[in-house]
Amino acid sequence: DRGSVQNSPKLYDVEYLMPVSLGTPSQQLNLDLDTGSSDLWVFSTLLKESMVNGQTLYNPNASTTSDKMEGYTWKITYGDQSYSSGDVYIDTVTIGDLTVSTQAVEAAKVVSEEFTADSDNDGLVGLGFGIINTVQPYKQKTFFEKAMPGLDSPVFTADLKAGAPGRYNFGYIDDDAYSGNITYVPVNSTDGFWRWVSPGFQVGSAGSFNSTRIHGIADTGTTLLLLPDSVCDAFYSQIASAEYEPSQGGYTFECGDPTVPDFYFGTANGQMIRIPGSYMSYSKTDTGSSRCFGGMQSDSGVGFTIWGDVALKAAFVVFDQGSEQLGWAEK
Ligand SMILES: O=C(Cc1ccccc1)Nn1cnc2ccccc21
Repeated sequence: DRGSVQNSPKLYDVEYLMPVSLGTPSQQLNLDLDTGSSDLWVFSTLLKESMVNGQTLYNPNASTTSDKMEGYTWKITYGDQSYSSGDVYIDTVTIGDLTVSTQAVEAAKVVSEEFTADSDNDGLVGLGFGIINTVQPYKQKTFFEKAMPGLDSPVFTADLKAGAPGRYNFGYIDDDAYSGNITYVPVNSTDGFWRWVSPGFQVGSAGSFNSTRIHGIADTGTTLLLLPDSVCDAFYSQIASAEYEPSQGGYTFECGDPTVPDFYFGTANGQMIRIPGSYMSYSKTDTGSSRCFGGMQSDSGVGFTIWGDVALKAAFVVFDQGSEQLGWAEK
């Protein structure tokens, strides 16, 4: 079996949403595929109206195939301190023609203001490892873990694009979606993330390669590229107008600055993925400002590097849960 679904970026590529069908008759919601967490949760009719702001709500009572898991609850807090919680139903879930008939659907009863404010986002499909699923008293498998046994190959791929729709594929690798070879690196799933080690980085096409092991996670649910301070300093020192602005919460530079270099990160066997300098102009710092907030920021508040959408949209990425490895290719 296999599946394929288009993903669509929101403004500034802050997140990528995909259509997902839940229940019978099907209810279509737009969800954020998130390899940095492992709960599938949705805005639902269980929420107070004050927490809803245009989102489409999953109504378990309108689904003939939903079963309430009595006594089961969930509560998740993300790295940016946003959170949600609620009850658990078993129902059928379809993503891109791939159906899981007994998926744990976590129906929100409470969501934090960040989620309420994000009116296009109806919830998340966590595709980290199930070990960090938050359902109590017994954690639940992710959509991919439930689908995996029936797939042609135990992989899913992420093809995120800058300012354009991309695609998530399940169960196969589309050889027309990338160029050159896919280079694989080992993954450590102990803490539930797609955690891997990059051998180093290079700033600019004429720069030298800095051999320094960078421990981090591949996370489609994080917008930016969060890297060690030493790497950020090496990058922003090459941009004439760059400054670290505590008031803005990070590095900024003049949006049109022509000195913004490309950034390369190593994967394995000498392969490097090139992130175009244009991806580093994340967003204007304030309305009417000429300064841009950098797409690369410090990971010092996190404790490990996060290869978020700014990095992932420069590559074709294979999440191979069968052999716990990540595949990287240019495109
Ligand atoms: O929370 C983060 C980024 C982050 C910020 C600070 C420290 C550690 C990590 N990403 N993320 C990953 N999945 C998410 C889902 C919702 C909100 C944010 C999400």
